[in-house]
Amino acid sequence: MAAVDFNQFANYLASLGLRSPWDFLRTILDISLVAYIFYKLFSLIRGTRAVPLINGVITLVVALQVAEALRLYTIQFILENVFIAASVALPIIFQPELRRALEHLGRGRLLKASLRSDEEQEEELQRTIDQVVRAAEILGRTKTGALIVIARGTGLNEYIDSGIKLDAVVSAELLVNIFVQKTPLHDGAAIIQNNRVAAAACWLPLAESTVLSHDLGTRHRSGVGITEQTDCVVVIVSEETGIISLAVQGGLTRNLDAKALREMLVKLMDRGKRPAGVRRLFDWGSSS
Ligand SMILES: Nc1ncnc2c1ncn2[C@@H]1O[C@H](COP(=O)(O)OP(=O)(O)OP(=O)(O)O)[C@@H](O)[C@H]1O
Repeated sequence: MAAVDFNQFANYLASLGLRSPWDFLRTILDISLVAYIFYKLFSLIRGTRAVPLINGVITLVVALQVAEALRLYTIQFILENVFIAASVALPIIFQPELRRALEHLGRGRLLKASLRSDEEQEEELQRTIDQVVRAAEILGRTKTGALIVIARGTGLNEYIDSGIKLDAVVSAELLVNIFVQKTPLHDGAAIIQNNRVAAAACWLPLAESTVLSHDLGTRHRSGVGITEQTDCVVVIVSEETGIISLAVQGGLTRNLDAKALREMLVKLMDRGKRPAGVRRLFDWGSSS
């Protein structure tokens, strides 16, 4: 019976063009590698300006297929030419993203990320949260306006590029120092990515939400704005009142004390994590 089943299975594989177990393994390996490469590419572009452009390209391809099926020759002619122009323009528009992707490959970040243990990453995350909470407490007490963005799954390289690069260890002292009035880095946001202060004085998109209170100015609106476009969390300290707020997914929680802020950050940063083994394998995409 088992032999019959095996023969049936072998016949089925042969009908798929797989003549030996090695063919079968090779196909699995092939598909896994393609899936992995696509995952990495999507991780790299998630949350960047590439996403709306790719949506545009997909719309163009669908429109072209529809025009072809309905034999709308003029529309087809126009779309085909737009397509040719786009395929020349896209590598130019995406030059920074392409360069970054190749740099990642060249520096072997993939291997480096895989070698770091989950425990080390967990410790680093806890340390980052501790330092951010301590900084927010000091900044609130001294009524120093601050905007601290913490990346989760989505890479924030596009926003990091708008500021001054730091790539520094996260410490409350550094964060407090960044936002001291009239210093070169105080204007804009500090961005923490992969448990490093990646940059300061970064420019963020303003919130599109109309439900935000009218008495909130641009610091709070830009803090909420980036959470509408990516999955990051943002700690905002008001210069006017010293109030600490936390923005996530386009919403804003105000009047937080250190304990409440820590609890929210622990919960949110934990939710932003992928399962342990998967996280190690795939950390390459969101590294700076
Ligand atoms: N798009 C932006 N990206 C990053 N930072 C911004 C942006 N717009 C404004 N800021 C920061 O916010 C500061 C202005 O804050 P503003 O007083 O308008 O906001 P607010 O929400 O009322 O905050 P506060 O309660 O601290 O006064 C700017 O000096 C700058 O540091």
